[in-house]
Amino acid sequence: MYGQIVRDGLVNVTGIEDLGLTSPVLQRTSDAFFKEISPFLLHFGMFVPTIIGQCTPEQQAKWLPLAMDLKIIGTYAQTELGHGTFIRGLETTATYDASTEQFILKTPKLSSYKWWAGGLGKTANHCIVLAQLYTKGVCHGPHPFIVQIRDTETHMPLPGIKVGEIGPKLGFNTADNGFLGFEDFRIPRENLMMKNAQVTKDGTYVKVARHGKLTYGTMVFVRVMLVSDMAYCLAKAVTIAVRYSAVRRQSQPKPDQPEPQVLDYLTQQHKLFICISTAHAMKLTSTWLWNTFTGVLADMRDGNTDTLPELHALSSCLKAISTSDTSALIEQCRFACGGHGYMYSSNLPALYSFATATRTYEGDYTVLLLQTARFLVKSWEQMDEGKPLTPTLAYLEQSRNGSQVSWDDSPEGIVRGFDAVAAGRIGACVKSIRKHINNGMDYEDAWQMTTVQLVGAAEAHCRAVICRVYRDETARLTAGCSPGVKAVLDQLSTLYLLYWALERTGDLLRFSSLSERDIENLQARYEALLLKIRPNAVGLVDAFDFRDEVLMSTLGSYDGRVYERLMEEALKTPLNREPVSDSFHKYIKPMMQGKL
Ligand SMILES: CCCCCCCCCCCCCC(=O)SCCNC(=O)CCNC(=O)[C@H](O)C(C)(C)COP(=O)(O)OP(=O)(O)OC[C@H]1O[C@@H](n2cnc3c(N)ncnc32)[C@H](O)[C@@H]1OP(=O)(O)O
Ligand SMILES: Cc1cc2nc3c(=O)[nH]c(=O)nc-3n(C[C@H](O)[C@H](O)[C@H](O)COP(=O)(O)OP(=O)(O)OC[C@H]3O[C@@H](n4cnc5c(N)ncnc54)[C@H](O)[C@@H]3O)c2cc1C
Repeated sequence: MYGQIVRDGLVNVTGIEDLGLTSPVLQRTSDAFFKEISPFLLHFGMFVPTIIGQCTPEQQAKWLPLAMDLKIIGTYAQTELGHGTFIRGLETTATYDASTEQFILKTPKLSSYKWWAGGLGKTANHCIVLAQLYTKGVCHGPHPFIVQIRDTETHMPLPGIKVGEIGPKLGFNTADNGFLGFEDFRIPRENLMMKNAQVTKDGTYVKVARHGKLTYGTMVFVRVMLVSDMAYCLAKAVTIAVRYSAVRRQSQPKPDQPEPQVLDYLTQQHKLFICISTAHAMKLTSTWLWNTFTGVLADMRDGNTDTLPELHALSSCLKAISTSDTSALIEQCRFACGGHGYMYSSNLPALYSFATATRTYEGDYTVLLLQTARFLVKSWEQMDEGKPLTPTLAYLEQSRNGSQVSWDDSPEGIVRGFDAVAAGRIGACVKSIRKHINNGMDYEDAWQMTTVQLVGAAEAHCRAVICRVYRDETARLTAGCSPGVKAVLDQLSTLYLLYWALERTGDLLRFSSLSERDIENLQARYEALLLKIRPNAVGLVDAFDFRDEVLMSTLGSYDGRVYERLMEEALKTPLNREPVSDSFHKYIKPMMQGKL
């Protein structure tokens, strides 16, 4: 299995390298090679971006050509057995020895071992290691080091290196995630990635970056990329589920009628059409986030880090919500396909196992939403002091006078309703924190006692951002479309708003003038819209334009020959090579004869 996946990975990488294809094509063609994950994912996904983001130009000149030409194969080893979220608590140390101008790497305890890095087990010969930097007896916190861990000729681990694979997981079982321990392992001073901080030959620590969190820059980049990845992953899953639902006929609602396509059931449309809308919503939001990200990078190149906090807050909540929504909706696609959705050959299990992992890696869901909440509460307090709000928080102003937003069920009105919910929930958090402090708690405890509400407020803020961006971008992009295309895409964006308004009626009743009658109207409009979308459902997923080789699904192939493909795959199963398994003769027959 590992050998096969490495072969496929190299064919994929070198083939595309030669063709000089860009990342969207890389993404689509990569999926034609693996159902799960390539052991080289971290090389291009984090090792190369970290060299670009954390190295000086001189260091880049040395390491980037080696990495891009695959002369070295890298990964990103930050998480340890004992710490993943709390980076400041990482235990691996890098202590500077001025007499030899080297750093000595140590993993002092078992819990200090690096754990999880993709490709680390058997594939990578280099890695980025996050370690607590000590020089002249002072700890300067976690810093990135580039470390060779295996001999590039023999691939043997270097002396002082303990490395291996961490074993089977829910998914990602071709990602070759590994563990790594250091026993007084020495690396040259120059292997500290010195864009944001340096150590001189005599061991003097020099802080370069104006912002203390630029070491975390690669994670922000990956979080931004993951939002787009999730749109792509969900689009594949709903293509499979909608195509299968168009082929599958089941039950007989009317005695004198043939079994209908399951796609004709309103409940099936309720399960699946939100998946089509969400794939579009996340794709448009990811493009908007990418443009925000590149804008902040440009500001930072000019020495201005003022927009970094908002980018961190946005990338955190959008990564959390996009991965959580995608995991839930891919599982919903699996449910919609009945038993055949549980077949590995449907590809829905692999898509689910990939998506659910993203909810955890690159920053756990809860932890990232609390990071966003920290920014929201700070913004509220700045608003109270009369300071200006950042663009994505302009809606907070409407909550200043405390008046309840009047409900209006137009698309723009629903977007304003979500703004009111976010403003109301942030305000409720601030009130809760202040109440606990007035009752004698210190700020940290008051914050902790409010964290359940804070996670909810961050989710509400993120939902409001997605709704607004999805609606605005749809309006902008369909301005030049034919009326037919515009109508269908407007239906999808309206469906997203109605779906989430119905999911959040409690909040809308609390923070707007929404009434029982309004809810009935929302429900009726939602159901009518499902029926309107039905005729275009297959066309909408065909428009995602996945080739069968990329979908790799017995249920989602373009020709709809589902039963033939399921049987073809079944007959390939090793157990079907012989009519009678040798276990019969070894175990079952003796058991039947009472000889066991
Ligand atoms: C081709 C490309 C493909 C791409 C796909 C590739 C897929 C690859 C597959 C991936 C496989 C998986 C690979 C992997 O999984 S790699 C490992 C991923 N690990 C994580 O994501 C760890 C998550 N933990 C953290 O990020 C930090 O520990 C957090 C943030 C939780 C706390 O941290 P810390 O305790 O140090 O900070 P603080 O909470 O005291 O806050 C202090 C201040 O700092 C600000 N702050 C915090 N963080 C940031 C930031 N990032 N930018 C800017 N600012 C930031 C913060 O707002 C606050 O500001 P203020 O409120 O004081 O003003
Ligand atoms: C498939 C996969 C691939 C990965 N690849 C890599 C890789 O290549 N490189 C790498 O370095 N890492 C990698 N990781 C590790 C990943 O980054 C961590 O698992 C992730 O950051 C979560 O940290 P943790 O596992 O320590 O969980 P923890 O942070 O221990 O989370 C456990 C629980 O504690 C809660 N919690 C933690 N802190 C707080 C808090 N402050 N407030 C409230 N609740 C809290 C969490 O919400 C969660 O419910 C990978 C993980 C997976 C699953």
